[in-house]
Amino acid sequence: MRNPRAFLRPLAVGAPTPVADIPFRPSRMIHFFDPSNPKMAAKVPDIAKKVDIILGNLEDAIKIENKEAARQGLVDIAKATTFGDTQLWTRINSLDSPWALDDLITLVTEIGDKLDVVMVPKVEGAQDIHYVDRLLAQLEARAGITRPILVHAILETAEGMTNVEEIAAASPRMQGISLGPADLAASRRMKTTRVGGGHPGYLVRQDPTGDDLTQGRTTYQQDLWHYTIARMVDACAGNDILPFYGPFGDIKDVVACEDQFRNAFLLGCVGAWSLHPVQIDIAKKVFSPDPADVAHAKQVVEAMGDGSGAVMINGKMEDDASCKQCIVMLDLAKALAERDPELAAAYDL
Ligand SMILES: CC(C)(COP(=O)(O)OP(=O)(O)OC[C@H]1O[C@@H](n2cnc3c(N)ncnc32)[C@H](O)[C@@H]1OP(=O)(O)O)[C@@H](O)C(=O)NCCC(=O)NCCSC(=O)C[C@H](O)C(=O)O
Ligand SMILES: [Mg+2]
Repeated sequence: MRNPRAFLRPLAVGAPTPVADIPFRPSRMIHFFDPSNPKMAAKVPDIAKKVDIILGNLEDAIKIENKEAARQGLVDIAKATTFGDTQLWTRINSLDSPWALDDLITLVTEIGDKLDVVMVPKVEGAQDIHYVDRLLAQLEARAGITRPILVHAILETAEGMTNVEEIAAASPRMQGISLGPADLAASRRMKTTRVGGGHPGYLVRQDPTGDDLTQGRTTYQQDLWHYTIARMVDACAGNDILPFYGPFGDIKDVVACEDQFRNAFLLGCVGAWSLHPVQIDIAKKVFSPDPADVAHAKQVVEAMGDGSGAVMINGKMEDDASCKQCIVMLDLAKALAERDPELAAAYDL
């Protein structure tokens, strides 16, 4: 680990100074597209207006023969598109692949001034972040980039999970972490075949009421991802960076997608990945606080004055701790309202 005084120094002569705080920008959905797919690429200028983050994916889901076309496609799209307030991210290939080095060299050199965040897959520990950190600094210095590119890790191996706290703290560039449930399931040797979401076999069963063990026993499906998301949220919140749920692969099941996203939102995630246009509005709905919750939060904060003591509102006790939760809700609502006029009207802030 670097000493605390060195932590905020550039890692290469001429590289921009690292940021001390990760800015909170609306991040309800990270919309994935394949830059080598002409149909998807053609939709980027329109989709970029509707999403908080648009991500050119270079890793899994891109065929090997298209890896270089995807990298070049992202360069071309980034140069030709004005993204406004929408963040532009990329997911590079994994660090042990034949493409990762050229992904970073090409993207930082060609479009480093437009790239907000580099998502790094299959991060195993702080050493992976340190490698990317130094390389980015060298490339930024050479390209004359004045704003540091941030780094986002995907949590998708058992080893990465074990080291999640050190990953979150590894660099001032660390912007956040996403759960990669499909790779993580494989790495853990979970016996599932899905990309995120629940499983009907993971359940608890009501106790028997008589001698017949097969009758009258309701089963309750459990959340396979609860422990993982909660641990990731703690690692992120403990380091002032942002946690995200990852992909939900059953594109047609918009109902279960909304449930999975909402579980993540309630546990502290700021957003999720959208893999298909149909998932964009689901993420927007779920990761924008409900106007009724915002109205309640406003009422509590106003009633609590300096935030200390206890008051009764609608029959419920509110105190310093519930007031702090309400401030979290209000801060998010205010940040989203600045970007979204419909939400600004709904929240009446
Ligand atoms: C999932 C898909 C393969 C589905 O594609 P398709 O069969 O073409 O769907 P549709 O026919 O319904 O598409 C309708 C039109 O919309 C365009 N489209 C589809 N997806 C996108 C998109 N993401 N962005 C922009 N435009 C999109 C189609 O081209 C159609 O256009 P048109 O014909 O002109 O009407 C596909 O959606 C897809 O490939 N999505 C991205 C998948 C992806 O990125 N996967 C990687 C992330 S998940 C992962 O890596 C796992 C994770 O790491 C882990 O370990 O858990
Ligand atoms: Mg993966």
